[in-house]
Amino acid sequence: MTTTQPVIEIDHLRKSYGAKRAVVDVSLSVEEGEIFGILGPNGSGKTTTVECVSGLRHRDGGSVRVLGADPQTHRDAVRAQVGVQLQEAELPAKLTVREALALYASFYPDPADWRELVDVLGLGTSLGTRFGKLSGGQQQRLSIALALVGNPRIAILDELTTGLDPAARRETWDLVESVRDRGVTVVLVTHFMQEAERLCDRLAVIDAGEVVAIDTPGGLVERLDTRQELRFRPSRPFDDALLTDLDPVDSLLRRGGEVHVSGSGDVLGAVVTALARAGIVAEGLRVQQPSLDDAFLAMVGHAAAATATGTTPKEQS
Ligand SMILES: Nc1ncnc2c1ncn2[C@@H]1O[C@H](COP(=O)(O)OP(=O)(O)OP(=O)(O)O)[C@@H](O)[C@H]1O
Repeated sequence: MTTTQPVIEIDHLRKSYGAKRAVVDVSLSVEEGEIFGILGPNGSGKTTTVECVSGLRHRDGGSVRVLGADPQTHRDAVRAQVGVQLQEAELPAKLTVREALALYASFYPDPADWRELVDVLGLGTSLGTRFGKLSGGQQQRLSIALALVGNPRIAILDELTTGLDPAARRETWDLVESVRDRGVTVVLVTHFMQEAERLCDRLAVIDAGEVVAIDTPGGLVERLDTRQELRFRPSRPFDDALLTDLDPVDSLLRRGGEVHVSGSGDVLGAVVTALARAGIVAEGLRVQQPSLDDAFLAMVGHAAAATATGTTPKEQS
């Protein structure tokens, strides 16, 4: 990514539904050409945030600028530049893929050639198929095509892969990358850690309506305490003190023939050096590094993150 021009700027956004404070304080900016992720547990305010960006909802406070315009007061201008694929977007079951594309293209002053989109998105053989007969994966492809048919500069994709099997999810990730490669800035709302890690240049982590961190996936992981765990089988017995006396080492456990050492800082360097000096080889040495999952758990807490890891796919409500 070479450009650093913000195309979306959100400053202290607030939005409540009656007494429910859905977005409490969200500030972020999205740069041109990036895939920007909004990651958070269910109900954390992600969809409300992107709805305020796309002009589908009125905010209560704060400011939003999309390509310099306020989506609330310049809704048509913003909607001509922003393609939105929203969660649970349902089309009439009898509408064919071709009809849906032609209809959506007619809404825009300068639409993309939908025939080309169909090729890129692999919908060519489904043009005559009715929406109600498409598989989940094909429906997602169509919803991406519909988000792009207006030739937008920004595409907002909300929970794109929820409900897809792993193969279809991976295919959809490739599609999102191809969208970015066409020069479109992508805002990706997700609660799947793996998806965020694979696709996003930067991420905002949102919890209970507030931004808790904005960084690259790698940067979020680095914010964690740099705790490491090493596991190995020593080539000969040794006293725990050989390693527990080392500054970076906090604890040592023995499990079967394996030694587990954890600590922070340069645990690996300290342990390997001490073992080498004692003439011990660390066989099968493995280092456990923190993951984006761990970073997310640390930021939004256990209960929320259990859903966010995607181990239990969320039911759409
Ligand atoms: N139209 C609405 N009326 C009342 N409450 C709403 C409405 N839309 C959302 N909410 C509530 O606002 C909060 C934030 O919802 P929102 O959909 O923005 O979060 P989200 O992070 O996108 O969640 P999810 O991942 O479940 O879609 C939730 O508690 C939700 O129940």
